[in-house]
Amino acid sequence: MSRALAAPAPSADVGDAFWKSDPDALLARLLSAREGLAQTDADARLTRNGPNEIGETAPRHIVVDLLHRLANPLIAILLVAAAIAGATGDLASFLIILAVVILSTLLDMVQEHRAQATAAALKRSIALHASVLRDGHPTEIPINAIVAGDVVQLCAGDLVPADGIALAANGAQVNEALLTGEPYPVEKRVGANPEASTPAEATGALFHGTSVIAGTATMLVVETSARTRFGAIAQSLAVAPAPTAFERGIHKLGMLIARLTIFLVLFVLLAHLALGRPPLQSFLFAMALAVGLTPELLPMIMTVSLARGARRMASARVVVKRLSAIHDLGEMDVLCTDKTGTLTEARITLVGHPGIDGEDDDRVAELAAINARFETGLKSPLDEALITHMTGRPQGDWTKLDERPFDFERRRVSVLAEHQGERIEIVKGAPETMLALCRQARDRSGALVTMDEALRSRLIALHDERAAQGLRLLGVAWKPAPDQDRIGDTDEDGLIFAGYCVFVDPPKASAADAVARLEAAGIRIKVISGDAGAVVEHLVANLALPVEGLLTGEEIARLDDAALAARVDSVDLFARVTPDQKVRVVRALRARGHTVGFMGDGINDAPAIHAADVGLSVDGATDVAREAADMILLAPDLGVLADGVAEGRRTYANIMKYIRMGTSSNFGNMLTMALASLVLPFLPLTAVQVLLNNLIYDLSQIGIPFDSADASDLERPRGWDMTGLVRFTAIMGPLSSLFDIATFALLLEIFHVDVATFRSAWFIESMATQILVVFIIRTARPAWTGRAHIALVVTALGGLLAALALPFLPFAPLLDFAPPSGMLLGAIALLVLAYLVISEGMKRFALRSTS
Ligand SMILES: Nc1ncnc2c1ncn2[C@@H]1O[C@H](COP(=O)(O)OP(=O)(O)OP(=O)(O)O)[C@@H](O)[C@H]1O
Ligand SMILES: [Mg+2]
Repeated sequence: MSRALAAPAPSADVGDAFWKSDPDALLARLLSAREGLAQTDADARLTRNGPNEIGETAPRHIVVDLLHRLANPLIAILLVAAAIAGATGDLASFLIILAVVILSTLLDMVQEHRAQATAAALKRSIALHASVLRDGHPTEIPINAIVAGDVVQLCAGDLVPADGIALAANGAQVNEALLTGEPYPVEKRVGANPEASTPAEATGALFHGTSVIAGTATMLVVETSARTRFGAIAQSLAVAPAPTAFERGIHKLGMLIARLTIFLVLFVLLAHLALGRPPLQSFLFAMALAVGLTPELLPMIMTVSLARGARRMASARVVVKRLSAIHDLGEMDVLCTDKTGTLTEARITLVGHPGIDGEDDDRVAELAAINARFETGLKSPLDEALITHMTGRPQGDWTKLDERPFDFERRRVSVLAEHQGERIEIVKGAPETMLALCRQARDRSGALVTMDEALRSRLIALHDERAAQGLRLLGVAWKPAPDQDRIGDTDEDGLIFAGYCVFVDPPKASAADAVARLEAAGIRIKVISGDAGAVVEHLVANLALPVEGLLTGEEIARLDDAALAARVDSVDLFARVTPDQKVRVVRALRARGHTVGFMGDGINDAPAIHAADVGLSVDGATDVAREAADMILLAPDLGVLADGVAEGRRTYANIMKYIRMGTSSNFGNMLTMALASLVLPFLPLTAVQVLLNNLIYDLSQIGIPFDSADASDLERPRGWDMTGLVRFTAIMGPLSSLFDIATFALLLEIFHVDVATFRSAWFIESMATQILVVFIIRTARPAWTGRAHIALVVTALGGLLAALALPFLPFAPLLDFAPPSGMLLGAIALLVLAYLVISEGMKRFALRSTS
């Protein structure tokens, strides 16, 4: 076969406005066929043209990464300092500064690499798949294995995985908003568009990044990866997700610290110069201070904490796609969820098919099942229930002529079918819409009666009675269509009502418990469903969900955004809402200041999932929903989410621990240094000692992400709390300064030590207080009641030991250290102990949260 020979590289002449050519010409040009590619051919093309991926920026080359890190201003300062030290013959300083740079850079690189590897592995575990014809058979392959020439089968809910043209299409409606900005779905039809100059006009083409929201299509892939239209846009934008409230807080804090640092460093530098100290030493000291005052490990601690959080959440069966969503999850105080599959089993069975007299009528089920069987768009569990019901029963041999697929605005499906020369159109859908379309009804004898007001209200009463029992209903209608072979736009009018199909979807046994856990965690649950109000109300009553109020889609349509925002707080149930209204509800809640999660699985949920702070979906959901989500629950169970929330808050608590530690010890150090510069006749520490201090402190903190969190931290949503942080710093910072000053006094007034011993003693004191206080402030409860994670214990005590040992090591004189006496060490130990005891007492005020 010719296509096995040489496949062309996807080239501009094929890719440029490819929709101008007709399908057969493109098939020929791509050396493909309607039955798709041979597997061996596809493999060869994949090797030649690379995987179908966009924006998956290959990991930076290690050298590039290294250079990138060295360009960091802090590191640059250090390197300059090292150069100056080297040039002036201060070999010890030169080596130490270099060691600090290398060590902290390596630490960063290794940790971050591991974090990225975790994130990538998690993402791979939930990669999207597509159905592609290979060797003539439909095969599920990961989207990144798709090549030009592949024939892909698409149905409602799928993302279009590459650029191409339609070889077949049935009611295929595609949302191209991402590409064209056009919010309404466009219909795709087979055929070349020689006139079309933009993708928006190309009705025969399908584009990567758009989504099928109704119907089905078969697509010939013309372009993959970055060569797609979307790829071109995505690469030029390289969109990073918008920062979360937490990240914005961190950024603000960083700026604040940076400003304070510059101020302090200048102050210290000028003070020393004014006092006539050697300029070079003063400069190096000031530089070292700048380095010491920067929480340079913060980005690394954040990534590592988040990656670790993500890994633990994965074992709790929540896959995190966007790491920073973990913050949002911890902060989430409102969870919106759809109904089917989350609160119910989604194991739907048909339990009745009453005709207009309320008694079961087999013809109703038959009509509905024909409709369900021929429906090719979005197969809902309702359709499956109908088909299951009919298996083993005579169904007649019907042939399908046309279909008008389901969409969430019409809420119905129409099928045109023929049986022994009789053509009819069968429509099933949401009861109220169906009743509105019917002019007549069919009674048990087969006679047609007019749909008058009396009959209509009888039918509505019949519906309400079943819905109030929590049963879901679909209306079924039909009409003869003798000469039609297509369903036109107006053909759904003037139908004959046949009856209802009644389904049961039992509430999920585990849901009540999971919901209770989430409510206990301070998360308000709101149910947003496309189903009828009565059904939703019955379900939440069944689950004993503490919800109030009900707003229907019709009512929402009458409210403007402000009016909706005024209502959303007091309403927990939303019924018969359209996909757009789901988005409006989410936006309204966010406008009210809530951090909103949205959980759903359908095409109709995807926009709302996207609009929420935390978009949640489940593993079996449609592609668009999974793509829009930030996190995927591997089990469709809210209990899993409750575990995830706890994990998110724990991650948050640990990051806060590091930040609190950092800001308070930094602020304390600033105060001390400023003071010492003024009163001491010499530098309290040499530049090298400041850097060593900083390095050891950093190393001692690496264990924090592993630590556990207080139960009180997990109890309710927590967000970035600047006020709380400022208060903590304002209390704990000066406290540590106070003890620094006490140490100064002790050293100078009581022990009358020389400069080298002074520095050694102060080095040890400052290290011990900075490091050990983590055991006090890691918990708001009494420090001795909980146990820190072993990793934290090891790193912290390891750091302390290193600091203690330094002045006693043989090369100590090189670092300007001299070993302090036993007496002196004892006195320092007492001071440190006193500091820890007082910190323990003060933390009650410092850690009280304001939120
Ligand atoms: N296959 C179908 N054929 C006909 N009508 C359907 C079909 N699927 C859904 N409908 C109608 O559309 C309505 C909305 O769809 P659906 O219940 O899936 O929305 P939803 O918002 O996802 O609801 P849920 O909260 O239960 O997940 C249904 O209540 C039903 O009346
Ligand atoms: Mg749904």
